[in-house]
Amino acid sequence: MNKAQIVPQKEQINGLTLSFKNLNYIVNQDKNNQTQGRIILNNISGICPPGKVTAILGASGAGKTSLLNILAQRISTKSNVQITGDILANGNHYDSEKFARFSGYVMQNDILFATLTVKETLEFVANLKYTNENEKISRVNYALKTLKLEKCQNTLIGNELLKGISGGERKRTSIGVELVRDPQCILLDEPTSGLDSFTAFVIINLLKKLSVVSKRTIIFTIHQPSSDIYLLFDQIFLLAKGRFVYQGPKEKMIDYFQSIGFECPKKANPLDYFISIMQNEENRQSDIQNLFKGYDNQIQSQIDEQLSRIQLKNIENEEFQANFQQQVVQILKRGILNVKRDKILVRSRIVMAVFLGLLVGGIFWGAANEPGFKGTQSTTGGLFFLVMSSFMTALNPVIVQFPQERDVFLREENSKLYSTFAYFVGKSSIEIPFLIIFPIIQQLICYWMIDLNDQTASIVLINILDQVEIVWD
Ligand SMILES: Nc1ncnc2c1ncn2[C@@H]1O[C@H](COP(=O)(O)OP(=O)(O)OP(=O)(O)O)[C@@H](O)[C@H]1O
Repeated sequence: MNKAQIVPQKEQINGLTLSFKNLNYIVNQDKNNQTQGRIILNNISGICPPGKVTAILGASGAGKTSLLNILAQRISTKSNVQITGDILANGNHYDSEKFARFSGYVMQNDILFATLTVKETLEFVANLKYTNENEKISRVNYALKTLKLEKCQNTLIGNELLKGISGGERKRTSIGVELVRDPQCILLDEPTSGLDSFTAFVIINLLKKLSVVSKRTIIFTIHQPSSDIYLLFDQIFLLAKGRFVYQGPKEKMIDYFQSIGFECPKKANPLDYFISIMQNEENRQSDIQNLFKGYDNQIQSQIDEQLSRIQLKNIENEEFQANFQQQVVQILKRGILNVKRDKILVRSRIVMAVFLGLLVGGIFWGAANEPGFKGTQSTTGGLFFLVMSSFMTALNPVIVQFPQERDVFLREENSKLYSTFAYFVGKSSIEIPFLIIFPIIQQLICYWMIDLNDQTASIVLINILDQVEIVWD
């Protein structure tokens, strides 16, 4: 392994131990709380040491994602959700705010900004997390190099409408975002889902290198890993029906299962075999009970003992947080790039403005020239619809654009890259030119079609002010 190539420029760290003790997760779907809640995680305890790759495995519905989300403080206690037990980092309790400062979370769906290139995506994070220009550049280059993203660094991320990078490159970019931030601990929900076996191996291999060389704590859920990938795991959590049936190094797993009467057939992938035993089927119930009994008798006490030995240590690597102004500037810059590149969006907004202008102008064609009360009434009607159509145009960012960006915003806000208010100010600022230009287009069209006189000038002003107020509200 080439150490020099993958050691980040940041100083080496002592590492972070994530642990949980007597963790219960109960959900009550009955709104009146009259029935007993469903136990999703049942009194489990575990340790994820630094410098190790911990894989959470189990049959579908075993509780893997729930465990990962609870460790990431992404599930909070509500009236129908009960979470009890201790969740600790280096022996300290932590909340979602603290978690965002020492950890990164890579979601199963790669939520990225479609109109940025891979490099710009990483630079956006670096600009918000580092002050020193050289450090920003070296962090981005380090992530590009480590994740082998150099070839596609100038390709757009893309989406359904915009051709962009491949699925594997998307996944690597999502991991790159966390690598730029360089947290002590990275949690990943199914990092290999939807990838071919080679790309899946490359990604897990990268995580393994990261854990060994930089002493990061790596935890992920995974489905049916190939035997090559299995060999990269240091530690395995096997879950069945919300309880552990194995926890420990992969080397000891086969012997342990053999000792409790489950011998893995030769040439079989051990994980495939053990997960098949844990399937929640009628004829497997007694096997599952035997697995629970074996775990309680042989492993639980070892884990309790290891937990009691965890020393209370400070959490290092508290991250830099960009100030409000820096946050707004970065969001604004990204928004401007989006407007430049998302041609469909801008063109559709221009077409919409022209269409509405023509529609109102056509309906009230020459109305201002009609004599008497009828003419005045029609002109007022035309002006009313003109204001309303400008109002509808101003709603565009709220109705069309925000839902598209919502997931990106939630991910970034969860990672504490910026505050909600900074996002709001940055995003609203991008809209200001549109709020001025589109009403002018509409009113210029209507000016001649309705045959308005120079009162229109004041209407333009009213419109603009109206819309600035809408966005501000
Ligand atoms: N908030 C919730 N309300 C109700 N049921 C829930 C909730 N969260 C999880 N569950 C249930 O708990 C079980 C475990 O869910 P979880 O997503 O953790 O499983 P998983 O092991 O990750 O499964 P998969 O491998 O299929 O993704 C599932 O049966 C799921 O339906």
